[in-house]
Amino acid sequence: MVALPSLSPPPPRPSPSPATPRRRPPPPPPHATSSPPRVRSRLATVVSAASGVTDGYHSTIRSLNSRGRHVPRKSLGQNYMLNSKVNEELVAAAGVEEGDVVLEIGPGTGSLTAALLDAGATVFAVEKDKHMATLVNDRLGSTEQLKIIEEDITKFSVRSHFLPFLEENSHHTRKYAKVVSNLPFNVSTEVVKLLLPMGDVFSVMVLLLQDETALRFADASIQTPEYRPINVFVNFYSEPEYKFKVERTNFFPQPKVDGAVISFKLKNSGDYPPVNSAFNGKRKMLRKSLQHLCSSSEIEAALANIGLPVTPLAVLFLPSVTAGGPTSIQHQGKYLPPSNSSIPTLSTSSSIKTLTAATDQSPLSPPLRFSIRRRRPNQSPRGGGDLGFPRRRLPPRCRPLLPSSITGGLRRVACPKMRPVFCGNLDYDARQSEIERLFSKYGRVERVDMKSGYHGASLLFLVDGLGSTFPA
Ligand SMILES: C[S@@+](CC[C@H](N)C(=O)[O-])C[C@H]1O[C@@H](n2cnc3c(N)ncnc32)[C@H](O)[C@@H]1O
Repeated sequence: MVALPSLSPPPPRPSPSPATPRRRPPPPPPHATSSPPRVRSRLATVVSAASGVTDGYHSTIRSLNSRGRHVPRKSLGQNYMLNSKVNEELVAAAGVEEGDVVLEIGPGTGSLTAALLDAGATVFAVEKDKHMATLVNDRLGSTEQLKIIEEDITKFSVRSHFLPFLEENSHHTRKYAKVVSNLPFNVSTEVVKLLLPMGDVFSVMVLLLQDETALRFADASIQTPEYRPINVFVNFYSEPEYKFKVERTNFFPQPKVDGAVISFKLKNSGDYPPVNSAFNGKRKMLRKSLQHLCSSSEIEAALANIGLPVTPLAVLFLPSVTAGGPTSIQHQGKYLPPSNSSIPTLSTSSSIKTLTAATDQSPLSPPLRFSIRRRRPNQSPRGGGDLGFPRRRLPPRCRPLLPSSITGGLRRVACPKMRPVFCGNLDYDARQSEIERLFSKYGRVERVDMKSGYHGASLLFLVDGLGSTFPA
């Protein structure tokens, strides 16, 4: 916590006093850096035309002191922007212009709010801290151009509270709003998850985040361990772009890390990758499921082009039961098989395909359980079958139920032991019930555990069953 100096009248630099021993010295001239091109801007104390107030270290302190020595709260990520130039660059990055409607998260002292109002926007500001909501209200006033509400953005219902405001202020024309915010670092991911799927409300979202987070959202490569479920999510719903770095000296109190501005151009639902479409007809050939996008021959050609078959199940998105990563990966909108050719890329889909066919043809009793074991990365195949999984000795009570001519090289066995099935590379918003339904045709699904953050997969599901299907 930082004890704030009293600044009446404001000294050029706050001098230390015994009453405020932990006070930080005023920051050196802060800089915003941009790459590329690398832009360095000096701290500019800019007079806001809308408010007639200045933004900078002293005015920030003054504003805070006006609320009874309000102390910035770390838990609320209260690191205020001292550099009006950065605020202007945020506004410019979002292309805010006269008549735009902007959702601002955490207006704080109102420095960014003032820049948005200057650009001619109508601002809807959501502030969790009641002191800061009152402060920004006192400073800029609740006018027709500005609405401030005291609310936690993570609990805020955009559709019921912001949409009516947007409709009213865009005079009932079909206009998209923008999101611009110097966001508290600790809610960045939650805000991204909340707002990115709203391509029908917002056209662009420009956020000042922790530099590391901005890089992770925008620059993570599918080939690296940094590629996480959140990247699948971000790229599904938007086109992210890292704009520029903002050095920590631009904030008060100074955080331990640098910030960066990132913009997300939100996609409309029509532009989402066809993951849901592929799942709509899980048992149909992909050329059928995706036929509303383009002709069957084009789909077949596209799949052949990237080396994938036209399977009935979504091999592109569904199970990845491989030695060390997803069976298929997305790269620049294309789904590619993994580069490591020793991984049996199509093994899982072929198994499922075969099983699907067998289940369709034969009423099986007792119910069969479905399971595929993932080979550990350092485990040799031990002469495993064509699926690349290790051969295993069947427990004595297990018995083959179907000849391999029907199962196509897979033996179905009734086995009392529970076995896990690992599936990766799933649609980000795939639901537990969908997985259960999908696998229920192979028997009773005992449990589905949804995991996240699994290396190389978007989500990991664990399905327990009572029986197994083994490579022959
Ligand atoms: C990093 S400060 C930015 C303040 C101001 N926009 C600026 O640029 O100086 C973050 C602001 O968000 C507010 N805040 C923190 N958590 C919030 C939440 N969950 N919902 C809404 N506002 C929040 C804080 O109170 C603080 O005012």
